[in-house]
Amino acid sequence: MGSEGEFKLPVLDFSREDLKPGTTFWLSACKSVREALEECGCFVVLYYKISDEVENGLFGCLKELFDLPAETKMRNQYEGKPLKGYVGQHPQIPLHESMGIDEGTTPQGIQTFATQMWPNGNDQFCKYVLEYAKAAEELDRAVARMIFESYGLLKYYDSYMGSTSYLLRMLRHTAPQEPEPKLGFVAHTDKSFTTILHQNHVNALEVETKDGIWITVDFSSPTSFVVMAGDALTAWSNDRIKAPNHKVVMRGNETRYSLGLFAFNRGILQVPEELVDEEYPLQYKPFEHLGLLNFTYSANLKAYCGV
Ligand SMILES: O=C(O)CCC(=O)C(=O)O
Ligand SMILES: [Fe+2]
Repeated sequence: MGSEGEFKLPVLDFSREDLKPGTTFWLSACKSVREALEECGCFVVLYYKISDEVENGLFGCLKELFDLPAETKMRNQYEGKPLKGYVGQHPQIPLHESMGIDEGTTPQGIQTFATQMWPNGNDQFCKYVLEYAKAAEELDRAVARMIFESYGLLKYYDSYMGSTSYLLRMLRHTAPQEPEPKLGFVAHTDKSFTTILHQNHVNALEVETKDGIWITVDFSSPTSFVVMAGDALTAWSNDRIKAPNHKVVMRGNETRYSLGLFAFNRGILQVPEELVDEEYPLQYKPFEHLGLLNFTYSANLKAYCGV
């Protein structure tokens, strides 16, 4: 059960300022990002980059997408790549459906996906999804830079970003239509470095705190996003930042649409030597990030690349 009131995720306000490295605002934001991630593994961020037109267009297009026949949606497949294709009609989580776009922040990636769904293309879909994905990518890049900078490790940022690619997942959770809350998506940690989440007005995301308390995250406003650490960031940070357990629990009678932008590194990630000391002895060997994606579900990060 999600709890109300007492426990809330940190909320960082990035909406009033242009995110420019070096400004006073930027420096204080670096500190807040690190504190929030070390404390909770995620935070809510206010970010005004998406216009009402794009927001409404985007969720309209997601409805149109998920309203397609199941056999059409099943065309969303990426050979040999797990977690990217269509998921739906799963007996354990019947409310859940999702689809993925590889290279989901590029016009080509989105176009390829759209022509699989609509043989004649869908310009509206491509336009709104691209505008959304670009804004979310910009937010992710800024946050990643803040993370590196907050540990004094900016020198590694360019090489990290140079081999980062983005997977965009679009999700629909239908309403349970019954008084009891119902599981929409099972508890897990993300395998990404960082994840940016956005949703329509229906709250359902629950995050587990360090103390084992599940809190419902309110990011129902069009300007709210969730920034979440994934397992790769846990490893890179040598366990300073813990990827939080989270799940989707549906209540009420409204359909929820959400989007996750997952940052993956195509190369090898390793704990920077600066993050190894007496308090934090080395926990992870260098690892291929995409390998972690193939490896997990049944096993965990420590089993994949623990020292
Ligand atoms: O829909 C959400 O808010 C979260 C989805 C999620 O956790 C995931 O796709 O990994
Ligand atoms: Fe997740």
